[in-house]
Amino acid sequence: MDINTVNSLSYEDFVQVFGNVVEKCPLISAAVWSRRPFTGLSDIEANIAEFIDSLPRSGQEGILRCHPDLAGKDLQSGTLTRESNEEQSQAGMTALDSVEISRMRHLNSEYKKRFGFPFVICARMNDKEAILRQLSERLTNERETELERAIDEVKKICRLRLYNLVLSDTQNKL
Ligand SMILES: NC(=O)N[C@H]1NC(=O)NC1=O
Repeated sequence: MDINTVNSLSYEDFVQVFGNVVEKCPLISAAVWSRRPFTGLSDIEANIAEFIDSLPRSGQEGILRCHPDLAGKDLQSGTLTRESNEEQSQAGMTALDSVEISRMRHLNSEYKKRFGFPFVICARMNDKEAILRQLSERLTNERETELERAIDEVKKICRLRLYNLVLSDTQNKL
């Protein structure tokens, strides 16, 4: 899909294609559509980042709360979004042994208790050891630092999803 095709999409089609680049937050792509014409993929990415940065803290926390836990209930019950399922599988979340699963569950729950939102990390840029290590390290952060860190991870996930979509749609032809 080239950028001219993207720029010619109706908002319905744009949201259909890009609605999950930020997990379960189609409102973001719906808002960013009005910033067309985009000069390229990195321009879409920059507009999404700018929109996220312009939100109040409560909105940024809301974005984080739309993310499923890593190796959590949704993975177990098969109710993850397609993107999240691929990312979690790629990071080895489907291949944890029982000790690793309990450690992940325990740390996820401690993290949520401390911050009031789930631990978010760009799974495709990490493996299971790195995820567990960062989860326990980030648990000790101050709330403000951690919110910023988690939002940075959302932007990394978004970037990879955008690139993935545009590359795979070259074959699918919109
Ligand atoms: N909680 C969390 O980090 N979830 C995710 N990370 C990622 O790359 N995909 C996800 O679903």
